[in-house]
Amino acid sequence: MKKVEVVAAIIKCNKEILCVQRAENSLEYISKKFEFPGGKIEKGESKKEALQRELLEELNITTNIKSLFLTVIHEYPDFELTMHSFICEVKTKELTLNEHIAQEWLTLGNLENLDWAAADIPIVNKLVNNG
Ligand SMILES: Nc1nc2c([nH]c(=O)n2[C@H]2C[C@H](O)[C@@H](COP(=O)(O)OP(=O)(O)OP(=O)(O)O)O2)c(=O)[nH]1
Repeated sequence: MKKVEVVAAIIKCNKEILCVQRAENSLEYISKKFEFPGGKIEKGESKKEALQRELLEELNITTNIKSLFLTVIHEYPDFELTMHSFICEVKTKELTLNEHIAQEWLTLGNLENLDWAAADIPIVNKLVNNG
């Protein structure tokens, strides 16, 4: 099966976490799902370099990348996803949505209310359970 490796940012501003909604897609299982911003690692990039590049492209922001939070391996019907999630911090909520169709800043208690991409559920669960 095809393998895809991505990095994703759990961006905190005070006690809130940024959740962004993907655009419509022909793969229904990721279409319009909520996710953590990020994307594929390009050749020659470190994970953190890839994450900073993706956050600039998608949101026009630079974050303070703190630490690796969780690596998830998830089998979608068409590919196997490996996703490395990092805790990041920003001082303001200012951003531009260049690719996503909506944003939510949620506290831990409200994270589970969104319709997340399946691969994100272990990350959401760990956040909710361990902060
Ligand atoms: N960035 C990101 N991708 C996720 C998450 N959850 C999840 O299932 N994915 C999947 C959706 C996509 O199939 C893949 C990442 O693709 P992408 O479209 O964000 O990456 P990209 O910008 O580098 O892609 P491309 O269209 O430029 O090829 O991982 C998540 O929380 N963040």
